[in-house]
Amino acid sequence: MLAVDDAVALALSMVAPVRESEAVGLGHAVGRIAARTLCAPRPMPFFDQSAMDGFAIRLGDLDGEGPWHLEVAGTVAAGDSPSGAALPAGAAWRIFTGAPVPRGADAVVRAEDCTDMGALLTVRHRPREGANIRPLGSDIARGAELVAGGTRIEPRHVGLLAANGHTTLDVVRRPRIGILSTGSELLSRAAPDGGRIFDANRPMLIALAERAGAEAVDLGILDDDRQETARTLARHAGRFDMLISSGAVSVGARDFVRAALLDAGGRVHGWKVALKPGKPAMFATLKRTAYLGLPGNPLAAFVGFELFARAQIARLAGAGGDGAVEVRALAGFAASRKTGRTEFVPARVRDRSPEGLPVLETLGNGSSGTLHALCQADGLAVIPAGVSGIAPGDPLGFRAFAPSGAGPGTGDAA
Ligand SMILES: Nc1nc2c(c(=O)[nH]1)N[C@H]1C(S)=C(S)[C@@H](COP(=O)(O)OP(=O)(O)OC[C@H]3O[C@@H](n4cnc5c(N)ncnc54)[C@H](O)[C@@H]3O)O[C@H]1N2
Ligand code: MOO
Repeated sequence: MLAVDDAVALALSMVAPVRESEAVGLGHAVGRIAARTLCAPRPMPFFDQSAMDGFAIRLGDLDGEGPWHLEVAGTVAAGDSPSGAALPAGAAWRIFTGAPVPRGADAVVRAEDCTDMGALLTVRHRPREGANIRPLGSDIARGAELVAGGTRIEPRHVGLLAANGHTTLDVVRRPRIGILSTGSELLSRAAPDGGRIFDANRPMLIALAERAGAEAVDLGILDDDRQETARTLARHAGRFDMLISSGAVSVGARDFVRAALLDAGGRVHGWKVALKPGKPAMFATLKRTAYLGLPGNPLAAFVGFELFARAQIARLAGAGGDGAVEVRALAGFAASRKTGRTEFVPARVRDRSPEGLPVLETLGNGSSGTLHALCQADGLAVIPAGVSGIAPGDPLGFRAFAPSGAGPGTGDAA
């Protein structure tokens, strides 16, 4: 059996970054991966800019001890041209936040720090040189890097790029992922009868793949038929960057995926991981398309996607990382377990330890056949393979779920 880390490395070795890119408008860029580095076409701010509402003055006009009286000779507002008239000697200009500082002025005094008598102004304290002025280029020099190639674009990047005059950007083509279910027991529409069940994995895996930034294509359900499975896999390979199936990867007489993949001319690079749930995961290639065979049990399919497919999609898309974050947490429970497999268990944050670490309680009955506990959970507790007993206060890993639309690193595709 492969150790989890080795299985992730193997899964990553099956995929190479997509080369094609496409230009998208900034409004459609969130969740996409920048295909190349974007630089500032001009310095920011574009001109010496006032940071406050007040008065632009020349420090050389403040002779001796204050207070000083200056004539208000003009007004400059945000949007006025920076190439306007110069500040006359002995005078001040009324200025608003964001306005270009008139030539000759070397400080802006805040309105609150002056007495404004309309045509005349009293300045009570001498400001320092450059006070309340954002000099041209002081935030970003011309040509400075704004967003590095490989960055997953978030709304904050959209704001920075828009502020610098970018309206479109080149992003990596979304990885195309074909998603299949296997199993003659699966129904996609009709009500369950006898031993048949609804297909949970295909809709879930499509949703996971889309949220990870892929273009997921629904390839339907395969019956438990080795020849038909081989024909279908051969037909789809080459048309996708990756195929993901669930079910039929275990050792049962009807678990045809491995045999069908070999019949179709594919290569199996690894099978079975020291992972609970998700042990029978299979890593393969078929006509240069990566193939990830996830187990049929829905919780095992979910965990397998999170560990392997998320990393593979990030690599295909040219992203720096898959956004998965594992933090330190503490057990809020006691348990004994069999060693040998790294375990991912749906868990809820019960409270916080005095140091601020999440204290976890696990949910569910340990079955990988249900998603119910997963949907009550705040994330997955991670129990290392070698741990045989857990006592309250023992360290655990925790992968919190990032809700769609909340927080960094959700990877939401716009
Ligand atoms: N003799 C052994 N049996 C099993 C082993 C083993 O090592 N030896 N491993 C178990 C583990 S662990 C898992 S996980 C499952 C995985 O088996 P398969 O990947 O071959 O999955 P199936 O047998 O096709 O299905 C398992 C289970 O999941 C249901 N299923 C399948 N697809 C879907 C779907 N799209 N939506 C909802 N539910 C689905 C299926 O009906 C089965 O109940 O094998 C154990 N057995
Ligand atoms: O992968 Mo299976 O679900 O470990 O139980």
